Amino acid sequence: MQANLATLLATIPEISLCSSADLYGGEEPGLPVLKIQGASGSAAVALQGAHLLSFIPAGGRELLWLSPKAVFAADKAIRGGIPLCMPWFGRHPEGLPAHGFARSSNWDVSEVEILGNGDIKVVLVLHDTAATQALWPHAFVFRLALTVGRELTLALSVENLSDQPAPFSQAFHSYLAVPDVTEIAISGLDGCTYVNTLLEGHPRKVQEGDLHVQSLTDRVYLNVPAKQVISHGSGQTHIVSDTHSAIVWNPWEDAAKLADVGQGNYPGFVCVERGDVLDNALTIAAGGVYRASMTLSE
Ligand SMILES: O=P(O)(O)OC[C@H]1O[C@H](O)[C@H](O)[C@@H](O)[C@@H]1O
Repeated sequence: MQANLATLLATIPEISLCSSADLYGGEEPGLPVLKIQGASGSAAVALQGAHLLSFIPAGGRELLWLSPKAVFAADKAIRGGIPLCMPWFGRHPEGLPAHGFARSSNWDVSEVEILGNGDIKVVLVLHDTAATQALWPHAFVFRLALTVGRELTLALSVENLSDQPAPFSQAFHSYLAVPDVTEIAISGLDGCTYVNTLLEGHPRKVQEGDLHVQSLTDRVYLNVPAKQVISHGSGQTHIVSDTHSAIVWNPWEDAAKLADVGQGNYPGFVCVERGDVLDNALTIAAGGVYRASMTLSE
């Protein structure tokens, strides 16, 4: 773990360093997790992956789903919360790890701050190493600024420090807690073209009205509006992002094949992931910067 972390955290009692084993069980020593307890909201973020595990607005409910079967192990993506998929989303054409390496890499904390309104800001950074260069041959700085208050905001910047253009796609892979996925309605996708990645040839269709998830679902919506709302028995979850894609995923009965989801657990969540993928993927120019943000609220 980074050398100066204890000194940095000593300035802000609202942030404490815990182990995933203390918070969520599983084998010791687990993974390091920052617990953030602010006046307007609380959150937990694993340093591996800069991975949000929990967000609860003050007086509100948990907005994120963390799998009861989640495994907290080095180099393994954690199931639930908000993994960061980048610098590529999904399967890699050359068989490199799905969803890139950001979610399984160890990030450093570079800043912690209490803002004027009491919200708590934490900035995490990841730099290239020989291992990342072997997967994505670019010098880079990934920077994720988290702001925890009544809303949760993730502000991402990806700086390509190399002298070559860098192909790039990414998603904030949010697992949203819902009482029963079969009873939700997702608005903010009406009229958008989506790619059904479950069907041969990945056919495209246009969404009509709200989306209701009633079976195994894996779709990439392109050029979506800024806001989606997931309405469910416990209220609503609002997502706002300046990215251009939205991926909607629920493994349904296939959850039985995913040991860290577990049979029978799929009704408790829906993934509505904002990012820039497929047609919305891009190239970051040599020396260029990609910026994206997403806000979750009740
Ligand atoms: O199991 P993972 O690598 O975390 O991926 C989990 C899921 O992520 C996204 O939602 C993709 O659209 C799905 O195709 C994939 O199954």
